Amino acid sequence: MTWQAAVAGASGYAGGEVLRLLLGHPEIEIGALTGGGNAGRSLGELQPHLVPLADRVLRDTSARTLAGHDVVFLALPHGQSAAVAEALGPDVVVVDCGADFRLRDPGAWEAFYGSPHAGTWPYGLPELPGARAALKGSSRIAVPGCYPTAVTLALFPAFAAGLVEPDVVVVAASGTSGAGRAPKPHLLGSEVMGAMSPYGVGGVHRHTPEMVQNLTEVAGEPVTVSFTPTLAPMTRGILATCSAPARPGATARSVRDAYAQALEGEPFVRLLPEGQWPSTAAVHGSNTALVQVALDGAAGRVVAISAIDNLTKGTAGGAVQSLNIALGIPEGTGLSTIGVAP
Ligand SMILES: NC(=O)C1=CN([C@@H]2O[C@H](COP(=O)(O)OP(=O)(O)OC[C@H]3O[C@@H](n4cnc5c(N)ncnc54)[C@H](OP(=O)(O)O)[C@@H]3O)[C@@H](O)[C@H]2O)C=CC1
Ligand SMILES: CC(=O)N[C@@H](CCC(=O)OP(=O)(O)O)C(=O)O
Repeated sequence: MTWQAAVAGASGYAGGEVLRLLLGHPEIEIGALTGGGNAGRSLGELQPHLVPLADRVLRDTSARTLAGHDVVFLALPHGQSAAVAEALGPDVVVVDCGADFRLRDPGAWEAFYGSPHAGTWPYGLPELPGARAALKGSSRIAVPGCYPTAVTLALFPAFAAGLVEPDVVVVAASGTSGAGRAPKPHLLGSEVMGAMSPYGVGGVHRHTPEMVQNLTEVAGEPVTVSFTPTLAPMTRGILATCSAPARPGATARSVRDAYAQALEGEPFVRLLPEGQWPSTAAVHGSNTALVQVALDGAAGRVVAISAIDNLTKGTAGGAVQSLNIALGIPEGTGLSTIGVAP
């Protein structure tokens, strides 16, 4: 069976990556491509790497242009998905790469996004306990944020096994594509090249409540997360360094065994052999998350590190993986674990 999919936000980074993956997906046919101010321009001008789609013309984003598709991917700025999704019937599978439907707590949404909460959809991180069952057959999917994907995959095994206290510290570096394509002064080449810079410090980054939500659910008790994002001079990639106090009785062996057990059989999460550490270079363009963990005995902390490509596993790859589950087709269809290196 073939499904026809439209992509709203096709001129952006997330939309472009969705299209790169859909071009290799044997069961999806690419339908309407829409944008905002760039509507009317050809995709070849805006996304020259998507050669088979070069002659396609971007249409405006409206209920009319998105009508008649089996699947609609929304890769629009935060807060824009809800109105578009409302016009799409319950029979259309809507995959939102934005944040609008990720959070369950309306208070947390309003505090971090400053607008009324639109609702909550099944969360597209299949590796979380119970997530695959919620996604199966669903016609609505909320794709996680890129940092929450990296952090949740690094830490959920420790919480699932009760090995750590609910008091997490995360410092994560992201490539500049995480900030989207719209011009911003702090993303000028001369600001980014040769520099690493923190931003969103002090618990104000909007991905904090999403990490709290995920880890609290796995832990079964409230988890706090002190999250510091940094911008790194690379286009793609997130390296998340996460730690939490070890609970009494946790040993290097019990930590390792818990991770091996939680991640066993996961097609897109690889626990590295002992002594090997994740690198963003190894996941460039792939849907893989690389994870490693250690017990820092002197400091009494479990330290877990993950690397993902923010646009692949962190957005479009996670979106396609979750869509495959929703449609009932093999989870890895159209997705690769193979990176581009060096
Ligand atoms: N970049 C990343 O790593 C990640 C991004 N996401 C999410 O994906 C979504 C898109 O992000 P990203 O691709 O980075 O952003 P970009 O700025 O690169 O792209 C935004 C897209 O939305 C379109 N758009 C903007 N305003 C409007 C409008 N008023 N009406 C219709 N279309 C509009 C743009 O069209 P035009 O070009 O015509 O203006 C463009 O296609 C965001 O919600 C983001 O949170 C999620 C995870 C990671
Ligand atoms: C480097 C950079 O700026 N990254 C973005 C996160 C991008 C992302 O995944 O988040 P959303 O899907 O929630 O937009 C940021 O920190 O805002």
